Amino acid sequence: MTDPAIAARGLRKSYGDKTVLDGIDLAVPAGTVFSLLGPNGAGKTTAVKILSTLVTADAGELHVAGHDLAAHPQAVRAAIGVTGQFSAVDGLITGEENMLLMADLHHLSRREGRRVTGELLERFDLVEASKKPAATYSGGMKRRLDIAMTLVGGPRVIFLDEPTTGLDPRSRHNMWQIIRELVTGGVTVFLTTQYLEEADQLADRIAVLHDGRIAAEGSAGELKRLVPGGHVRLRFTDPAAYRSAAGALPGTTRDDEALSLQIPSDGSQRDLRSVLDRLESAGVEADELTVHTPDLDDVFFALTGGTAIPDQPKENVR
Ligand SMILES: Nc1ncnc2c1ncn2[C@@H]1O[C@H](COP(=O)(O)OP(=O)(O)OP(=O)(O)O)[C@@H](O)[C@H]1O
Repeated sequence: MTDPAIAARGLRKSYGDKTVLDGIDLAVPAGTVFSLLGPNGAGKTTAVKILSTLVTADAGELHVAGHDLAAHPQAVRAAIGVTGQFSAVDGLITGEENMLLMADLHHLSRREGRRVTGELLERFDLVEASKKPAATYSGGMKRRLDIAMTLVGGPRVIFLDEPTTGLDPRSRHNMWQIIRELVTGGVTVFLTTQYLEEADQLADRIAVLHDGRIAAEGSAGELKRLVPGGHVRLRFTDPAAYRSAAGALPGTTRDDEALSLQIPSDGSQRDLRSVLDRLESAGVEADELTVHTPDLDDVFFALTGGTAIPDQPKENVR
C-alpha cells in the first residue's frame, strides 16, 4: 500500500486552557476525498490550518504529501493548495490578474503562467469574466476563481475549508462537480463542511469531530449503519382512520396532533409489506407513507448530542 497523502497521529492543539484537538489520528489515502465534519467551533479550521502549515500543532506526528510537517514545512507547502473560508481573491484586480499573480508566486515563467491561467480559466468557466474585477463576481464565481488560483501550483493535496458555505444550490452542485473532477485527476481532497449532504455526496471517508476527538470515522454507509433511526411514517387526514391504524399497529409512536404514526422499520420490502398488510386487515388507508432510512443527520446527532446543524432533507418519500 502507498503512504497516505495525509497522516496524523496524536494531533493536539490548545488555545490557552481550551483544548481544540485532543489527540487526533487520521489517514487519508491519495486520490480520495476525506471529509471532516463538525459543528461550529469543533476545530475543523484549526485542523486544516495545522495540516497546511499555517498554525503549529502542540503535539502529533504529521505527514502531508509524504513530507514530515515539522521537519519540512516548505516541502509540504509546495505540494498543497488551500482554499479557506477567507478567500485569497483580490477584488480590485481582474480574475486573470489574480491568476497571473498566483503564477508569479509559484515562479512560473511568463509564458507558462499565461498558459496555465488560460487553461484554468477555461476549465472553471471564467473566460468571459476574466477581464473584469473579481469584486464584480458572484459568490460561486469567486469560489471557482479561488480554487483555480489554488490549482496554479499543481498541488497534489488540496484543503477545502467549507467550500460551499453560503452558495446557492446550483453553485454548490457546480462546486461538487469540480471537486469530483479534481479527484478523478488524482488529487487528494481534505474537505471540511457543515453540510452532511455534501460529505455524503463527495467523501470516500468521513470523520465526525466532537469535543476535540474523532467521534466516528468511516464511509457514509458505515456511519449510517452505526445508528438506529429507520422508520416508516404514516399520515392521516381522517382521525377515525388514524385511531384504527394506531390500534392495528402496536409499537408505534403516535403524534395525535399531526395524525401521524411512526413505526420502527429497516425499510425493507418485507417490513413495508407487513405494515401495509396490517393496515389492509384493519381496513384503513394512510394518506401518506414515507420511509425514513438513517442518514448522516441521525449519525451526527447521535454522536454530537444534537448540536445544531443546518437543516438537511431528511426523508425519502416513496
Ligand atoms: N487563534 C485562536 N486563538 C484562540 N482560540 C482560537 C483560535 N483559533 C480558534 N480558536 C478556538 O478554537 C475552537 C475551534 O475553532 P475552529 O475555527 O477550528 O472551529 P471550526 O470547527 O472550524 O468552526 P467553524 O465551522 O465555525 O469555522 C473555537 O472555540 C475557537 O474559538
